[in-house]
Amino acid sequence: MRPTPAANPGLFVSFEGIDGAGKSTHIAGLADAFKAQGRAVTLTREPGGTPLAEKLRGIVLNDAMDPLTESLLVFAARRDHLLTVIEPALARGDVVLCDRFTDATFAYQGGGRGFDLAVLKTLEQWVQTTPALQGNGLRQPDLTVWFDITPEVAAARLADARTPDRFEAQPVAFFRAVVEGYAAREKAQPERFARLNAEQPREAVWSDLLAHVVQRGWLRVH
Ligand SMILES: Nc1ncnc2c1ncn2[C@@H]1O[C@H](COP(=O)(O)OP(=O)(O)OP(=O)(O)O)[C@@H](O)[C@H]1O
Ligand SMILES: Cc1cn([C@H]2C[C@H](O)[C@@H](COP(=O)(O)O)O2)c(=O)[nH]c1=O
Repeated sequence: MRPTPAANPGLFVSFEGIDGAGKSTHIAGLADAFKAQGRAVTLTREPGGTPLAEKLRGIVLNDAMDPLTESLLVFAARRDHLLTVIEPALARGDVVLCDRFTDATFAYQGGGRGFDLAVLKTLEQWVQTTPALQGNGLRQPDLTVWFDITPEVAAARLADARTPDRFEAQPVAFFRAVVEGYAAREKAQPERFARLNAEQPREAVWSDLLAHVVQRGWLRVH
């Protein structure tokens, strides 16, 4: 028997930006806004989101490794996450809010680490081609919200906040290259990106974020 089609088409929104940009501050609020309008929400993150991917996250964030190993691990985590959490949620008609996705790999491994973008593109093709997308389509977010901020401002926000992991401990030059990596992804796929000025006060960032979602007809204004 065929599964009953979901009442709403699923929506896939990813949140990107360097460490300390303010993503986590707003994701839960957006989840509440969708739920208040009757949508089921799957809130998740990368690397992570499944028991296997969370184990890989612990390794990637803490153990020294070369950039190819790092890239393979984040894509392995992504494959498990995509097949067991994201695709089923989209098939149910959920709004999937994902704290980071593949743009982070292009920004951190490609930009920050200087790893080969052609290899990342091949891995992206392998990992994001899923049976749910008949044909050769790649699963990509419907919207990617990029919290754009300078490394200096982000670092000031994170100062003394927690023990830094392998990425948070990187110097400002690394994060400049990560920002360049995000900018290149936005330039290549502008229709998918909403770039926010994340240096504004929280309320202004929130209202810009809401405006992007409302403008697409995904949330109603009251
Ligand atoms: N607009 C803002 N202005 C000032 N401080 C902010 C703003 N948004 C968030 N912060 C603060 O900055 C810090 C980092 O925010 P948050 O944890 O949301 O960032 P993040 O992008 O999720 O970081 P990470 O990717 O490292 O987890 C927090 O202490 C948060 O309270
Ligand atoms: C998905 C992804 C993440 N990273 C890095 C970016 C961050 O420094 C950490 C995740 O920490 P957060 O507090 O949850 O933001 O992982 C990466 O290097 N490559 C990736 O693909």
